[in-house]
Amino acid sequence: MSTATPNASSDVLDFVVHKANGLKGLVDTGLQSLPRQYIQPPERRLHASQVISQESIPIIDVSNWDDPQLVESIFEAASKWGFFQIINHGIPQEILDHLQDAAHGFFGLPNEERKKFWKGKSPTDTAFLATSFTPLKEKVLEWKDYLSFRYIPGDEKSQTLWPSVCKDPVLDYMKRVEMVIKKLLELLLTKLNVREIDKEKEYALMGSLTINLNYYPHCPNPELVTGVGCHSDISSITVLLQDDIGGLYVRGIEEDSWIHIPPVNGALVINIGDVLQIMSNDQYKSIEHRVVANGSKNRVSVPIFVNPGPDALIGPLPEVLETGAAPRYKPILFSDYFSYFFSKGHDGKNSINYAKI
Ligand SMILES: CC(C)(COP(=O)(O)OP(=O)(O)OC[C@H]1O[C@@H](n2cnc3c(N)ncnc32)[C@H](O)[C@@H]1OP(=O)(O)O)[C@@H](O)C(=O)NCCC(=O)NCCSC(=O)/C=C/c1ccc(O)cc1
Ligand SMILES: O=C(O)CCC(=O)C(=O)O
Ligand SMILES: [Fe+2]
Repeated sequence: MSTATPNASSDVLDFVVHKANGLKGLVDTGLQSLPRQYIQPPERRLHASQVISQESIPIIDVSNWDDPQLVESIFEAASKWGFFQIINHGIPQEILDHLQDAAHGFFGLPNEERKKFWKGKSPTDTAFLATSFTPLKEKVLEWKDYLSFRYIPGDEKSQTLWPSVCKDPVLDYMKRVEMVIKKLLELLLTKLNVREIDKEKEYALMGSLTINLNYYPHCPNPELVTGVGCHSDISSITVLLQDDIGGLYVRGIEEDSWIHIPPVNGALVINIGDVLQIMSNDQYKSIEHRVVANGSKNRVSVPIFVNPGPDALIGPLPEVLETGAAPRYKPILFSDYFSYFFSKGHDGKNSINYAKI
């Protein structure tokens, strides 16, 4: 039998976070109205008038990685929008479908099974279940739970205690997507005058890979909450698989405008993170994005945060500064930047100021 339903609104944080029930556990109590902990102030809600439907981010066919036009398309998209979708990347649809099924499978487990993996109690340090973003520091909670994996290629031992309902689909996907990540980084770095990604650069670009299974339960009042608040990712790049529900918005060029990223079957959404904006000295843009909750459906998405290793020193690349451009960022240790990002709630594009000169 699961834990009792929270009856006073002050019990919500205790029920969701400390008692490890997560948002899914709360929704499963048969929630009729929204607890105040989830109600965003009006300025943090997305209003229909802010959404621009004439604009869209590029969809890029990557079936031929050697096509000279491809590097140009990716360069343009990463410089202008910071976001693009890729199609014909070679990862079979079946692998993507199994991954999404695995996310639904895990969050469909009985509460007692799920909570064994709760952050701080999980039997493995490479997989944990969590909620919102920084629930003990945020003013208002985000309408989201997630299961996070640290993926260490080839290290099967670290994966033995992963939840059996999603272990194989996650590993099958990671094995296939690694090549796509490398190709994308190669092309992005080529246009920054980097001829070869040596071991040091590889560590700074992709020394640590995190894959999250995000779960956004249906919400009784979706317009009052946020699935994920406005933020830019701190990664070098993020590779995101979304399902067919929609709800991901990216900041547009015009003042306070937002553009929907429509689900495209089989596509992966790629976005530039702060680390690549810093390394490229602002050539590439790490653009803010947010997720809106859904009134009737449970949405899943699967981001891979391609992060530097913790000891990597991140700053504008020497190859970028060869032209005589002044560096706009000082070198920072990635682990310091990571801790700073997680020391507060999502706050738009403010994190990158931490590294600005
Ligand atoms: C160094 C951190 C960031 C902070 O440490 P701390 O300040 O000492 O706080 P604690 O982590 O010890 O948390 C205090 C308590 O709150 C709990 N807690 C604390 N966050 C939670 C929680 N999200 N749920 C559920 N209980 C929690 C935590 O379990 C603990 O509970 P307890 O031991 O019972 O007191 C630490 O939490 C940490 O390493 N977190 C890892 C975060 C992580 O790897 N996330 C996976 C993604 S990594 C990434 O690259 C990008 C992420 C990202 C993600 C979302 C985006 O939109 C964009 C980007
Ligand atoms: O769920 C999504 O579509 C995006 C999630 C996201 O931005 C993140 O986890 O950083
Ligand atoms: Fe994000």
